[in-house]
Amino acid sequence: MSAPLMQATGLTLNFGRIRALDDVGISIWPGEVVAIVGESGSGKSTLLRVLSGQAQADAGQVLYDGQDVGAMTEAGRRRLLRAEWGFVHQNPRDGLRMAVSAGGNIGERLMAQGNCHYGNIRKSAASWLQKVEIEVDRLDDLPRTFSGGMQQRLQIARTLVTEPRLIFMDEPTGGLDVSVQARLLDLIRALVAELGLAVLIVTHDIAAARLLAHRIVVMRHGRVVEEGLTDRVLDDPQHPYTQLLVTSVLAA
Ligand SMILES: Nc1ncnc2c1ncn2[C@@H]1O[C@H](COP(=O)(O)OP(=O)(O)OP(=O)(O)O)[C@@H](O)[C@H]1O
Repeated sequence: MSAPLMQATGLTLNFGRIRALDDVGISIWPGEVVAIVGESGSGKSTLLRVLSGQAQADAGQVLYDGQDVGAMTEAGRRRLLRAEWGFVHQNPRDGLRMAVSAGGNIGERLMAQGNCHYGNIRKSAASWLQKVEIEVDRLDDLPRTFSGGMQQRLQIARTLVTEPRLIFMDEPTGGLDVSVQARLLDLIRALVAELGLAVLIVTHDIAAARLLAHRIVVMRHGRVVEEGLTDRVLDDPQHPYTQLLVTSVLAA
């Protein structure tokens, strides 16, 4: 593969006096998992929002498949979000429709893509529930009757059912019990490998980054301070901030 799937350069975004992004460059290749790590307030979520077209940078450019996302029409960006990209939010409520059944949550993404055969949509929804380890007899239940971990797995099913090429994940295991987190990480790892997805994942959790990511990007104060292959960054960190991040995790 000769070109990145997504490539951003010079991204800068200010919120009043706060410089949330400061000349950030990042790229992701097809099938690659890239983790964005860094302390709270370092700009990780803002970067994800800008890359996925949910926020506009003051300066810089995002190219997706060679196309300038900033220069696209609103309809073009919506098409990308519907057909090529997926977004998994930290809080499943932000990614699910809570008043719609589990099967409906999965099925409506297929319908938005033009699928209209009810039987096939229901079959796909059932098969995706199984993939994310939710009993198929919960197909007609509302997400609010699910546990936090189940809601997150349902959000993942809803996101992946349309087979997007690039998934943005913002702290997908945040707010869950440690044992639930471990199971969810395993599930994400298996699905990502099976489907060959490109994933940009924001996480506080260095262990999660080690488990999932091919490459790590370390952010601090809105800047990328270090990036490289996961084992290299975690086993031989070069920047003093990454060294601190890695040693504080080891000491915890
Ligand atoms: N809508 C907004 N209005 C004003 N300031 C904002 C807004 N969104 C983010 N910021 C500020 O931009 C900076 C980066 O925030 P961001 O949420 O991207 O950090 P983060 O690394 O994702 O943090 P966390 O890990 O706590 O979610 C912070 O100083 C934050 O207060």
